[in-house]
Formats: sequence, C-alpha cells, structure tokens
Amino acid sequence: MQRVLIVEDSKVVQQILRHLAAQHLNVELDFAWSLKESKALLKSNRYTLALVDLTLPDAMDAEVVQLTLSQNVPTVVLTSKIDEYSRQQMLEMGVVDYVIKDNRDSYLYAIKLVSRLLRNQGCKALIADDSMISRAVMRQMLEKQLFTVFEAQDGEQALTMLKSDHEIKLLLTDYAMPTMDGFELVKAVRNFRGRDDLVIVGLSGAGTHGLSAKFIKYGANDFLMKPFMNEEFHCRVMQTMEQLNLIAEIKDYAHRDYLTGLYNRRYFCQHMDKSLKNGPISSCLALLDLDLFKEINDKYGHLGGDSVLTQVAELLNQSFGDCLVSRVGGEEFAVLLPGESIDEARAIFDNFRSRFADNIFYIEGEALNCTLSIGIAKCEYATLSEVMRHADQALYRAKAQGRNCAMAACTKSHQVTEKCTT
Ligand SMILES: Nc1nc2c(ncn2[C@@H]2O[C@H](COP(=O)(O)OP(=O)(O)OP(=O)(O)O)[C@@H](O)[C@H]2O)c(=O)[nH]1
Repeated sequence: MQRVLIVEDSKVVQQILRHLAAQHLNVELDFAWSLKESKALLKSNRYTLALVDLTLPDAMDAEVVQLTLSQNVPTVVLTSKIDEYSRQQMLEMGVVDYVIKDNRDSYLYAIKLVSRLLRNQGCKALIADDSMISRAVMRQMLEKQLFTVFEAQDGEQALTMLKSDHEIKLLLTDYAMPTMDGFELVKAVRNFRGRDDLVIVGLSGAGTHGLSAKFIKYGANDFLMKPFMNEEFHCRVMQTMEQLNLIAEIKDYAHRDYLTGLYNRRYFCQHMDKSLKNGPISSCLALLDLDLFKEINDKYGHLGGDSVLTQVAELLNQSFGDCLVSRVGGEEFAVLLPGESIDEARAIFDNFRSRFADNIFYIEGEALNCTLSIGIAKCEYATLSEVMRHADQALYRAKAQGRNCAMAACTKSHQVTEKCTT
C-alpha cells in the first residue's frame, strides 16, 4: 500500500491535515512534528510521497526537505510564505511542487495535490521527442510525479508503442520529429485512443505561430512551449491528468447503481453488446432474482428492502468479484461467468443459491432468510436480447418449479441440463 509522510510542527495544522487526509487519501499515513521524528520514521518506512513543512523548530533551513529528497522520496513543500529566491532554491532542490499556507483552502489544495500525485503511481507516460536531452529532462520531472515513463525517438516509434500498450495514459509529444511529426502522431493516435482514454500535451520549441491551436485542434489536450519552467510543466501535466480522472469518475458514476454500487443495467448492456459484437463468447450469463421480495418490502418497508439489496450485492461481490456483476432490475441481478460450460456454471450458481439460502440477513438488527431463483444461459447467441431471453426463460421455469432453484437453458447443441435442486 502507498505510504505518505506528513511533517508539520503546528498542532492545529496537523489536525486539519489529518482530517482532510482521512477524507481524501486512502493510504498509510505517518505524521511527524520535527526533523528528528522524520529521520526515525524514514529509517523504518518506505514512503511513496512526503508533504513537509519547510521550516521546523529543529530545522529552520529546509533540512527536512533535503532529508526526504536525499532518500528519493518525492516531496511537496508546505510553506507559510515564499520569496522569489527561496522559491527558485526549492525548485532547484528538486521538490515536486510547493503550496503556500495562507488560507484554510491551501490545506485542502495540498491534500488534493498529494491525492492526484498518488493516482499517477502505476500510470504510464510516453515522451515522444527526438532530443535525448529533452527526453531526459522530462523523464526526471515525470518520475517525480510518480509516473512510469517510456520514451520514443520519433512519431512512428511512439505510435507503435501506443498501439501495443493501452495502459499509457499520458503522451507528451514534440512537434518536429523525424519520420512522423507531432501533428501526424496526434491525428493517428486519436483514431484509436479517445480523450477519455489518453491525454496528450504537445510541445515545441519552434515558436511557429498557431502551433498550439493546431495541436489542440488535432486532438491534444494542452500545449507547452519549450523551454518551459519545471513548475509550469508540473501544473500542466497535473491539470491534464485531472481531466482524465474526472472523466473516469463521471463515467464510473454513470455506470454504477446508486443503491448497491454494482454496475447498472446500462453498463451491463453496453459491455455485453461490445463483447458479443465479435461473435459468441465462452461465458455463461446468470440472472438471479430474489424470491417473494415484495413480502420483505411489505413487512419491513422499502428501506428494509433496500438494506437486503445491499447485503445481496456484498454477497455477490464476495463470490463473483472477478466477474461482471450488475443490478439489472429492482430485485434482479446478472452475473457473467467466463469460461465455464453450462453444466459447470449451473453447479457453481446452485452452490451459491444454497449458501445464499443459509445466509442470515439483517434489517435493523432483526434476522431473516431470503432465497433466490436463477436462470443460466450460454452466451452463444448473436445478440444480448437472445442470450437474455434464454436466461429469462430458465429463470421463469425456476420460479415455476417453486423458487429457490437454479435452472440452465438448453444449449444450441441440445445438451439439456435442466435440473431443479429444491
Ligand atoms: N426496497 C426496494 N424494493 C424494490 C426496489 N426495486 C423494486 N423493488 C420491489 O421489488 C418487488 C418485486 O416484486 P415482484 O415483482 O412481485 O416479485 P417478488 O415479490 O420478488 O416475487 P417473485 O419474483 O415471483 O418471487 C416489488 O415490491 C418492488 O417494489 C428497490 O430499489 N428497493
């Protein structure tokens, strides 16, 4: 797990930072008051990042910054005031960024900056530039921002790398390069990587009029003129990555069911349509419907019913965490189980059905049992509606058999495997 060191000598500020960190950071956190305490913590822990106060009672001259940097811990500085000389000095020392503590919002800004930097960890960035020196300078800055960095010497090499590695999320591309220039590269990349999947920052030292606008019109998110200041580079990259993260958050929000946090019907249908586009897939689709759920609602009220639905979602996640699990209707769920035959799938879901029936659900401390009926179909049809129709028919039969039952639809090859286990 990622671990962050926060060094701050003011009790009040430390309390504010603790509170904000608990809200915005999901990492191991250590707090230190002094240089001495920081040294001890750095000896026994490995930190992903440090957020440090520039001056401490036992380190008035930025010694704590020198300490974290000497241990190769990317460091963000908190400072109460800063003049041009110390700003330059600090940036030359190699800090990632600094935040001036001049109002309450600056603490929130600092914690959000840490959070954004932590999100960069494991994220791949590609630099396309024919100048080895430029690549080295940018690599150093990106590594400080926790990116995993790759380099390409020209547009064609960059294009090949982007085609084969969809985990690259940031492209920095120079304009003037041999074999394929920055414009051609951006145009080609946008044919297969959208703005919701890859962010691009164009670069040029040429100073040609209109270069920035052209880069953006061809599909770049931003533009930087060389030579740039480290601070500007850092801000532009962070801001561009923020766009990507915001789009991802909005998409995730739109794809999730509000009550249970599972994927919703819209996401489920989109995923299935995409998967089936290239022909049948070797998965089984199970529709799981709660039995007599109306009675639970009638007895415990709608909120009681909601509580059961969230507990059901937890059980599904525990058992089928690696599969696509969705809430496709009020009390109906879908699980896409990859790689199993219909017989194996039925056995797996029947086992789940049986454990589900034994599970104790709680509504405001009151215990109750609940059962499921399940219909399973092989994803061997051309469209989702056909797969759903077969799974639905099996589910209907499971209900008709008396519920608490898992039924499999006949496969195309007529290996009928219908069994009721009640
Ligand atoms: N609490 C709660 N109830 C919901 C939600 N969505 C649908 N329902 C309820 O789910 C119940 C479904 O009832 P029915 O379709 O009659 O099915 P059932 O009672 O489960 O009976 P069978 O499916 O035949 O076993 C209805 O009472 C709906 O109001 C929801 O989001 N929360």
